[in-house]
Amino acid sequence: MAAPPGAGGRPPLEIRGLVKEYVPGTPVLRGIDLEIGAEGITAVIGPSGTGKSTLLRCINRLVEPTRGEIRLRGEELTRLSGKALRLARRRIGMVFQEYNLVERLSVMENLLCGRLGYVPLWRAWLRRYPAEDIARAFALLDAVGLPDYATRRADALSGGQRQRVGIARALMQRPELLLADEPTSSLDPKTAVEVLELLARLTGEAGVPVVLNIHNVELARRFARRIVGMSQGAIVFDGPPEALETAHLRAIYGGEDWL
Ligand SMILES: Nc1ncnc2c1ncn2[C@@H]1O[C@H](COP(=O)(O)OP(=O)(O)OP(=O)(O)O)[C@@H](O)[C@H]1O
Repeated sequence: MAAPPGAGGRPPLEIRGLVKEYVPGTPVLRGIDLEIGAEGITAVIGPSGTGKSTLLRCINRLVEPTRGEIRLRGEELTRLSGKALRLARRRIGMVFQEYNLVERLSVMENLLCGRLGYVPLWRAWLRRYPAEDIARAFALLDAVGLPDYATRRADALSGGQRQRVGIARALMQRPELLLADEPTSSLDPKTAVEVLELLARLTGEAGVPVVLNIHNVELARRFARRIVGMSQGAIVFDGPPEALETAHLRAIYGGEDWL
């Protein structure tokens, strides 16, 4: 599916021939080609173990790709290391299934962690963040519906509240791209919808494209403008939700007795 280009004419994300082998000779990703355009949610669906998380983690180099190219607005990420990699990483926000908040810290401190990499380490240690970061954190807490939670400890929050903080933290760094790995799998169905509505609205307003790994096909249809279906480490469907038919679901998940 053609991806509209981002600012500067380059799509925010271009992946070419991405291969990942955790065990040499056994590829988990088998040559992924994918472009992510400037806006909207792209949902990646596929059975357990098909490589969805590996794909997301290769993008921000939490997992080392074995071969292939990954470009963020034209900058090749796979060859970066040290400071250049840290600089590139902070351009990519990440929202996790298990939230990954620092449990013993306050909500505000968790949000300000989203600015680590921007704020000099000594200021972070002394907890002396710039006033504009603090103002932005309050504005984001408001935006995610938690205006009175700044001083609460993360471990006192519900799952839905934690994920709201996770989204605010990811947006704190003003990312050019947001990766969300099963952000609603640990939530009840109603909270999952609310969290995805929030994710869609805030990233839409900020103009940040999202790659969303999600098991729930109905939620993928509802919130994504594009669906990428993976099977055994390869892309077997790529199109708008309206184009995803039963035959595609069979190709993605295999079998048919569950349909
Ligand atoms: N660190 C690792 N070392 C070795 N193998 C791994 C590692 N991480 C993942 N794998 C393997 O890679 C394959 C793809 O895993 P991955 O987590 O990317 O799939 P997934 O599609 O995200 O699955 P799920 O939907 O269950 O999260 C699996 O066979 C998994 O066992």
